[in-house]
Amino acid sequence: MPSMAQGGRLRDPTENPNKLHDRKLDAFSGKQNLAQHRKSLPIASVEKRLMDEVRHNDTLIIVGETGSGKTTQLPQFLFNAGFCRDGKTIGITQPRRVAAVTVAKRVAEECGVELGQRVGYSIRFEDATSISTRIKYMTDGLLLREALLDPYLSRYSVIIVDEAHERTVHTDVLLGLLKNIQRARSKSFNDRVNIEKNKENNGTLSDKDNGVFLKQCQSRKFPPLKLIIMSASLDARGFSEYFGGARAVHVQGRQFPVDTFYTHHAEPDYLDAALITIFQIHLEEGPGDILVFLTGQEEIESVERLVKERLQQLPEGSRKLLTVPIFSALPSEKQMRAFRHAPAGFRKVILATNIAETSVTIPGIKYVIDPGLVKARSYDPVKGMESLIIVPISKSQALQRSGRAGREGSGKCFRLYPESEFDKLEDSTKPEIKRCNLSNVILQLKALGVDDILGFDFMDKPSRASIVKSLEQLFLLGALTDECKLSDPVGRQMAQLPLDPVYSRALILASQFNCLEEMLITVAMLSVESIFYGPREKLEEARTAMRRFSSPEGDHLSLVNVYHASDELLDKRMVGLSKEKKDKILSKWCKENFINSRSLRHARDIHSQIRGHVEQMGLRVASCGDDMLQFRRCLAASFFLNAALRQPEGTYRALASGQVVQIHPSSVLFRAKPECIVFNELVQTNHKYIRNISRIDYLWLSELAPHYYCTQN
Ligand SMILES: Nc1ncnc2c1ncn2[C@@H]1O[C@H](COP(=O)(O)OP(=O)(O)OP(=O)(O)O)[C@@H](O)[C@H]1O
Repeated sequence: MPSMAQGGRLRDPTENPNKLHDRKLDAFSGKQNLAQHRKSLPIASVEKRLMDEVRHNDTLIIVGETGSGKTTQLPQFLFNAGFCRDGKTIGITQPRRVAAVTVAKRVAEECGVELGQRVGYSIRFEDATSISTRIKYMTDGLLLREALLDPYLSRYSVIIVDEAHERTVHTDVLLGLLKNIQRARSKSFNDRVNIEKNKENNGTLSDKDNGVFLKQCQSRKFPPLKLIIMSASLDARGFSEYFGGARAVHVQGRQFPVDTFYTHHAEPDYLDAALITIFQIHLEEGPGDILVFLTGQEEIESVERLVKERLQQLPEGSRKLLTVPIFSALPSEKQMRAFRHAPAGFRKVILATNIAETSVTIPGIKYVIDPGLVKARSYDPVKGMESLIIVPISKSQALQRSGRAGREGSGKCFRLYPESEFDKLEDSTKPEIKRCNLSNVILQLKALGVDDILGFDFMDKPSRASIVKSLEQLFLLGALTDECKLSDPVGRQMAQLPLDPVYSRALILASQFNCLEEMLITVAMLSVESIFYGPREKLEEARTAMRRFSSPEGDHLSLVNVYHASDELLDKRMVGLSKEKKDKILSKWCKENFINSRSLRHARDIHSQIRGHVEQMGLRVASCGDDMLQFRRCLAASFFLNAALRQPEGTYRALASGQVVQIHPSSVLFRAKPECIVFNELVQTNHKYIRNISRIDYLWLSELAPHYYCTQN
């Protein structure tokens, strides 16, 4: 991409005027190139037709190939067609934060405006918008939160639900909610029209005057809400039926071709196959960066290490390969590294989870490697247990992945499985709402005033069993009253916190147990992927390092110890040092202690954000000091639904679900095996492992959660 105009940059008085002239020319040709690029996109040729469709249909479904220009261009078309008159905004939702941020940046650049002015984005904990923002990209979860404050979403004239095929739980809830809002706004609009008509003209207008009158009303305060559902790979018929026969249009044509290759046979070790493919491309193919889809942080970090090791075995001249990881637990500024160009002469290999699967354009990507797997949520409503499992992707995900190549030129996609396997994949991904714990969603719906959850108009209804189980869980956590209404203040406070209800409840309880400091740290540390890291070749060293922080009481306290140790380091040794210097010292300390510095930094970031939330809510932030008994009692009171008892043969029985589980070897309690524990996570591999565990006293359960344990166990 050519370099862009540097809006608002001050001129250096010592600068050679010829250089300045050159820069202006660069900026000018950059703008021209962008304008040309926009015109060349397949969607550009149907702008007028699309705008007519939007004017004539309150709900429209748009299907167009990946890279055809839907996400970046449609909002600009709508803006130019006058949909932001009277200060209204066009909202575009994305399932992922990284897409909302990068697309907003791109569109601001295309419009020649500063990000945060006419074009902006808003994601959890980060807002780059202002009162002048008219095109706003955001996550679907964030729009749901906005509806809590503005139930009619009255500032929006159009809402585009992008990448609807992903069917995230937030997208699905949003679809149902938007349907209701659209109906309410149309009704309110019609009522207003009638009232005004009667007021001004005694209800008598000629057809022509009536048309003019309607137009006037439309541009007034409360126009009906236009809804656009968009994707490259969605089941248009299903969506159309859900929206009462809404019109669907197809945008033909893709920008550049992508050749797809399959393996001859199934690969027994997909990580090894990915590694071989990376080096084959690097050594045999022409210029262009590589994007590899992996299933999670641990996998990404292990492939990153292996790539670096293998590079050392290559002749010096072939070593110019740069690995860049991107996954959701990585802080935003680190994620953005993937979007920067590689240094001259280097090839970039991006190791990504499905965070880079839809919407994003990563500059330079010409090759995609797709092992065909994803880590997905799975939920057992009978046992009330959620777990993460690695499963094959759907055809629509495979299409999205290959669509990440071919955005700036032709591309190649290497699927690490035979074509016959592709044919067997499901067409589309099973909606997340059918495979996750619904307590978070139900809490939000209740806060939005939707009381009849079983009767809510979901596009795909979750099973009755899973709704009932989640309602029961919320009731047990104190968020719902006996009448199944949101409780006040607990339920309301829980709905305000952008966390899983169990964690929100833990924070509220901790303020009563005088250990909110410790619980804030725990929740932040549990919100990132593993803090400790143990490479296979240095496992013993890593275990010794971990012992420095481990507490005999369990993993929660060990995590608090790590956090406090990092606090001490930052407080004592770093007064007056620059941010870079501090970062270096922290990284060195993490390396020496086998702590994942990325995860720790991210946890520190989350900690300060949720601390802000609880302070705003007026919760008392106090520390229990050395009184760890208090903190452990609070853990028992918070996580009582995940309590387990040791069995004679050393396994555990989860009290709520009756499942037999084992302590994960990474837990500090792996050997100690206390009699009674609470845990936070169930990981399903060939065993059912539990992680993040603390020792508790069995008697605390009936004392601290009598509503559950005095009646059930
Ligand atoms: N950040 C960026 N840097 C460079 N080029 C970009 C960027 N964002 C978009 N583009 C260009 O604009 C084209 C259209 O992108 P856009 O995201 O609008 O397509 P789309 O139809 O929404 O694709 P998808 O269905 O994959 O989300 C891309 O193919 C690419 O050429």
